[in-house]
Amino acid sequence: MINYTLTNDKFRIFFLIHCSAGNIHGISEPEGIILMMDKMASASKHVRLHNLAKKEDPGSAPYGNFINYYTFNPPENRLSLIPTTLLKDIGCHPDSSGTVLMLDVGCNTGDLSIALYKHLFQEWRSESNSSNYVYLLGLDLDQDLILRAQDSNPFPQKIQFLSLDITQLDSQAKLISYLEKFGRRHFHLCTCFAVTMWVHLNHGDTAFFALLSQLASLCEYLLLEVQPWKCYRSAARRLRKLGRNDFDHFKMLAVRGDMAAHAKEHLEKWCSMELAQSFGSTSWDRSLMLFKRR
Ligand SMILES: C[S@@+](CC[C@H](N)C(=O)[O-])C[C@H]1O[C@@H](n2cnc3c(N)ncnc32)[C@H](O)[C@@H]1O
Repeated sequence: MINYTLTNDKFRIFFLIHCSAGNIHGISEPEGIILMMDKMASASKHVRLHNLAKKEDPGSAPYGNFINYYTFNPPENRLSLIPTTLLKDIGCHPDSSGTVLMLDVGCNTGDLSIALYKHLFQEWRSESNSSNYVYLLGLDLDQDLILRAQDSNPFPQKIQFLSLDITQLDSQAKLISYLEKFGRRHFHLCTCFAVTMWVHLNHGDTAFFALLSQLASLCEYLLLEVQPWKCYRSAARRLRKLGRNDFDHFKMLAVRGDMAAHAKEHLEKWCSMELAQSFGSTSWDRSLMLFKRR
């Protein structure tokens, strides 16, 4: 009996090999072990490639609805750039502003939404005995991701996850009816991390700008992470490698190049918003911009 431990960068696999001379395809012990190890290494590689394909294959996640998104882009990558004082900085004080409402568009399995909620709430609540609270609504078009977000939601009284496609006509009405329950017309803060490219690739230039206009109409402050143009090219390249057609709109997109600049220009020119602060760029070279209603 031989105990082998194979290690790779992500996980460890413990193999217990029961091996005795002649019981592996009639091969002598050392050869049998080598054969088994080859098979196991190849199986492990296959599992990794399969997982990688699922994670990075835009064919299986054509809307960026990756099932393991947070294993390759953990919340910390964005949180480290966002000040914990953000809610106070945008004028939401627990003693004066009442209930605070946040919206996270394209929340995937909710990991970043929940981490952001904790990141901001603790500081917001410090030094106050007020009974006011922060509520967060996360939405995503992928129902399976939303079910997972709901299952692992640690604050179901305060955080809600909803399956909703933001590009659909009825989405605005649904969000307004959520706001009305709190007697409000706007969310205090709307976040939209790494979603614009997927809407743009799947629905075109008009939808890219419509998304920005819609977000602006829903909130007082908008925290936006726009994917740069090089991400579009990689997403399209990966799709082609799989032998599939390009995204419906990729080749026809007239809006290309500096995507953060396009978003900023649209929000400032057409949506009565202005850039309030830039929080810098993530390790994936994506800038985090905070816009404010003028
Ligand atoms: C790359 S993930 C980003 C997840 C999360 N915002 C983050 O940055 O950690 C993009 C997410 O946007 C969602 N999404 C794409 N298009 C959407 C739409 N039209 N309406 C709602 N969600 C959408 C996808 O399902 C996916 O979960």
